Amino acid sequence: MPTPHWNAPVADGPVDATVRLPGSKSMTNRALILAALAEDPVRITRPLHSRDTELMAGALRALGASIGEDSKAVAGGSSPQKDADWQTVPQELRGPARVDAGLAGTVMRFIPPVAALAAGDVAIDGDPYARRRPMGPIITALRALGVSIDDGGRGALPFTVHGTGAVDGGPVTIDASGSSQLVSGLLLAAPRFGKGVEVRHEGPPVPSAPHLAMTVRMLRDRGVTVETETDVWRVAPGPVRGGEWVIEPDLSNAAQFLGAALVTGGRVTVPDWPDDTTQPGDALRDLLARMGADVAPGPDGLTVRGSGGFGGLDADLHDVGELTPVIAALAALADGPSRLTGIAHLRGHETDRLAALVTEINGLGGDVRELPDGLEIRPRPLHGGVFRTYDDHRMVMAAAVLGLAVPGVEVENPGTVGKTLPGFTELWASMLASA
Ligand SMILES: O=C(O)C1=C[C@@H](OP(=O)(O)O)[C@@H](O)[C@H](O)C1
Ligand SMILES: C=C(OP(=O)(O)O)C(=O)O
Repeated sequence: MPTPHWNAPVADGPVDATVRLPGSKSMTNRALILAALAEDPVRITRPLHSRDTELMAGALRALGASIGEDSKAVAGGSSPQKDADWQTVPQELRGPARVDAGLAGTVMRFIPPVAALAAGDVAIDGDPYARRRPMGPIITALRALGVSIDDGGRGALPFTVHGTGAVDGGPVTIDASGSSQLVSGLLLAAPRFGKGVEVRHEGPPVPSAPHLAMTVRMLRDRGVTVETETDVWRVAPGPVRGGEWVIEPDLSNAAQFLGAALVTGGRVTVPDWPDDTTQPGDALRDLLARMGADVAPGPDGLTVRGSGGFGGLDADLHDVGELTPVIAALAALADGPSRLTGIAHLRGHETDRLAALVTEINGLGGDVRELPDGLEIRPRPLHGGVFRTYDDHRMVMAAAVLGLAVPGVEVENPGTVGKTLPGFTELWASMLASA
């Protein structure tokens, strides 16, 4: 259900704020999958509660997983986000079931291999645009691993996995150039396949290397043997241990807040920034420094300071594509031109992000040009207007950044930001109250 437009607030002066962020979507959804496959109970501490993670929990519950909420963990009531822990106990997976993947890449790519481990039919569908996101390679790969899938010949959602309760597994070749999640999905369920899996990628480079590293690290953390070499991942069959996951703050969702320090010449600190992380958002330290920010890790978290003006950026964002919308918004406000490359795969994200960013930033008077694999951005004075968001949470975040400096940015359907950050507009307002 679309929400009324949101007038993105202009910053009255330099922000000076500490912004505590909810948990990582990518870690939460991996932890939920591994919890559903674990041989022991699991507690997921400080998970993200958002549309994508609630859809993942819902999908696993539909398959028989027992996922409870520990409401004792809800802290103080001061946070606009829900922050209950999740607890699971081992359960047999079973169909028949219907799964709504929404627009969540993690749900549509991580659930089908798990569905194949459930006895019974599992029908999977999602939002209208979900039917256009790349799924063909994982359908083909699962079939090669012995899974029966009826996709009506579409190679896309919706489709039905005819689960038998067991998957042979073994070697498989896949073209994962469209999304790293096609590989992560196979790896996460593979400890429960009879022969595990050996996934070999063949095709143009796989994006999002940090997310693949996250998959490997989280599997190993649960006692699963994983070997990797260039474009090859091997997961041995074996038990998935239970225990506790403590979810890190979502560093990709830090982008717009840290960016606000740059735009307003202020200071933003994000507490609990991990020292050692596989999250792609950690690249913000380097990217924002290259645009002229002063970036300082410290005991209070990561602090970014801006000095007023800031420069453009020439960067290959292939590994950290999900940062693009906010980086593009910053680039549109910078003192010099930017070139963002390596991100052709963003055409298969929540929307065609390259087209969406060109259309919407140019609609405010900007000068953004689409490249075969990215964007060229030449800053120009911008004016207000309606900024469409295409059911893409990161388009809301990008619009908020533009609105800091441009009066009259009216964001269409801001509620779509709840895909990964419900309560965003409240958090944004409290950061701006410090200006
Ligand atoms: O595995 C994950 O959690 C993700 C992988 C990336 O997908 P792509 O490789 O499709 O870009 C990223 O953009 C997405 O937001 C989350
Ligand atoms: C690409 C993204 O999401 P998804 O997990 O749906 O692919 C994203 O969050 O930027």
